Amino acid sequence: MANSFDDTTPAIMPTLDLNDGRAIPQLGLGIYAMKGEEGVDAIVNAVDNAGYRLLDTAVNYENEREVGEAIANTVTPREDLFVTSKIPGRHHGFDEAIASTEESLARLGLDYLDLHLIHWPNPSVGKYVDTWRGLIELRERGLVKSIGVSNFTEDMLTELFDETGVTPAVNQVELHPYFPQADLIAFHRSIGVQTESWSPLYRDQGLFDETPIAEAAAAHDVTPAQVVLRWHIEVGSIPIPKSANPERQRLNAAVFDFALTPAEVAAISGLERGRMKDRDPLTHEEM
Ligand SMILES: NC(=O)C1=CN([C@@H]2O[C@H](COP(=O)(O)OP(=O)(O)OC[C@H]3O[C@@H](n4cnc5c(N)ncnc54)[C@H](OP(=O)(O)O)[C@@H]3O)[C@@H](O)[C@H]2O)C=CC1
Ligand SMILES: O=C(O)C(=O)[C@@H](O)[C@H](O)C(=O)CO
Repeated sequence: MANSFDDTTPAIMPTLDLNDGRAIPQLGLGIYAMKGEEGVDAIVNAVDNAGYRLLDTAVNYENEREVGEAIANTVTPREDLFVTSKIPGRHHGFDEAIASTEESLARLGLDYLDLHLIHWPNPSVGKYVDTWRGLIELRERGLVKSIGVSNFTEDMLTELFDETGVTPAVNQVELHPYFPQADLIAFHRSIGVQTESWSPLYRDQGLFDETPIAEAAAAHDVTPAQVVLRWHIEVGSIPIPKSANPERQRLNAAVFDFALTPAEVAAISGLERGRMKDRDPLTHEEM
């Protein structure tokens, strides 16, 4: 595989504590839409040359095989990686969650997942608590080390705890400067849940041109994407930017040697205007 970064040092990835005693890397690689041999090479590059340790896939990304092939191809030991997948809506239910996870592990060629999430709550289906019980069972069996959810509301998180006594380690939600979700982050912190940000770069759809981001980029001599990713770190969330481009992968991960001022963070959070598209988990459902 071509390696354009032999002369650079991969980022050293800091970690945050989870409520189950484990640690999670503070930034990860989103793997949505990375497929085929190109996808494998991009993931290998991210791990071996850019320093990514957290890999974020899902059954619905239809690339767990590619992720497994990349893990097998990296020189980085499997135990240094933090592999996340997600249970799709069509696999909700206790037995279904267990079968779904066994299939994910088979596709990935792994003995265990570091983190497994319920991808969407799909409230009209009414099975996310049963699915959560399945994840608790999977953790007891050792097939999954940490368990969490994605796109859950405060009420849904509270319901999971009330019904099972187990709080998710992570809630992965849409979060970026246009949709900072400050109240949800504060709630997560109050109950010991780590926040992960999906679409942390707003899919490069205009965010980088915003004045507070451009000004901070100039002030710190970094790229606008690095400012946005550092903003996620400052507000206490774990961004999982997707990039298949080696140069962008490397720069996106290199956000741990500068800090934004409180005024810069506030100005960027002030860009708030709402979700990217209609992805309200009370109404948006994915199977
Ligand atoms: N739980 C959930 O419901 C959801 C989870 N996710 C997860 O979150 C991850 C990230 O979110 P995603 O929706 O992919 O969007 P991102 O905000 O990560 O943006 C990805 C896009 O931005 C481009 N990009 C990346 N870095 C840069 C840069 N430095 N400068 C300019 N453009 C850049 C990428 O192109 P290129 O590859 O060419 O660099 C790609 O087109 C997903 O991959 C997935 O793992 C996403 C949506 C929902
Ligand atoms: O990427 C994910 O994890 C999703 O849930 C996607 O379906 C996402 O919602 C999307 O925007 C797909 O276009």
